[in-house]
Amino acid sequence: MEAGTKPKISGARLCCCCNQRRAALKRPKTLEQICRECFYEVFEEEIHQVIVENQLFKPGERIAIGASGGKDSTVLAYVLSELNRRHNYGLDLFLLSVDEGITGYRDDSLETVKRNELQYGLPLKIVSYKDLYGWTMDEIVKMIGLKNNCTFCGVFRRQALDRGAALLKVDKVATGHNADDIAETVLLNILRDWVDALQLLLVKMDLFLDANLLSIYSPNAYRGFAREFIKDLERLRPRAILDIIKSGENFRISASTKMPEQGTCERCGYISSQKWCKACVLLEGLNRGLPKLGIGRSRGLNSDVKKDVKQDSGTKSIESKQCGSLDF
Ligand SMILES: Nc1ncnc2c1ncn2[C@@H]1O[C@H](COP(=O)(O)OP(=O)(O)OP(=O)(O)O)[C@@H](O)[C@H]1O
Repeated sequence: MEAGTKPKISGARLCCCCNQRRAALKRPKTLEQICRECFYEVFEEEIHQVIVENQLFKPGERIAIGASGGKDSTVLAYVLSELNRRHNYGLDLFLLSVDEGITGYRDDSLETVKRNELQYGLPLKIVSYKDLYGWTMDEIVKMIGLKNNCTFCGVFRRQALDRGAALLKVDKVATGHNADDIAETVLLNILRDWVDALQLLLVKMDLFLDANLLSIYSPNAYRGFAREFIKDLERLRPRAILDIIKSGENFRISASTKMPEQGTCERCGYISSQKWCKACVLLEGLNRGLPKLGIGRSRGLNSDVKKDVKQDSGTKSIESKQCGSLDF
């Protein structure tokens, strides 16, 4: 046997931790072959270490777990409630679900969350787009079609989690974003800058820019591309995803870059770096039958609102309209 190679049981490699059971997987992070039982143990212990080293929680804090019923947030709910109990973190944990109103999709996954509520003994709060914004995703898609609907869904979900958190009076929201999600986001940010630079170059060259030509670079087309790309990279090199995340952590913002400042939306009072938050701009578009309002990058978004509202002078003033039927 070669030096450093693990023994095998009838052809299969042994777990590098217990040296007894068959290895069930190779960890991309360490390239170690590990059995199922040891993986659970190591995985939970590593999460505990990250929580402790980064002082993520303080005793007595109220934490909402963004629970979609999918694999990542279900694992998150299980691990957090388990570690909270095992290590006496002293946290008050809640499940927080957003019902986007997608028939045949979210209604099914919410059933999983309701079961988790009982299994893990965590109180569940469900907030819905219908209650918050007056629209379900099914209704939005009926109005705007399939293109761009992910923008509405993503922006509304992000804010719905904030609104649910305010209702539950929690200190923090924990989500199940995984390494793939973070690596995609790092790549997306790089790609967006390239496309901006490309647009600038084309404009300088006095070429006609066809909106359809660039529409393949819409945020969701980007994400799909980034997802496929990192999965291809991972096949060639299992550590690729972690390396992309590491390189993202090493980015430095130049001192001269003007960063957006976090403030509150003048209309709904939730987080925004502009006068109006993106959710209010999108909602205004929907309510006025101008669903393209606010689609695209946020630069100049609020001036678009004013321009479109002026053109639409026959309707009610913006301030007089409510942001959904719930008032927080
Ligand atoms: N409808 C929702 N209600 C509450 N939280 C959500 C919802 N959708 C997404 N989240 C939170 O955002 C995280 C990332 O969402 P994403 O859409 O990437 O889901 P995902 O990768 O399919 O994860 P999951 O497997 O948990 O569904 C989820 O793990 C969850 O914590």
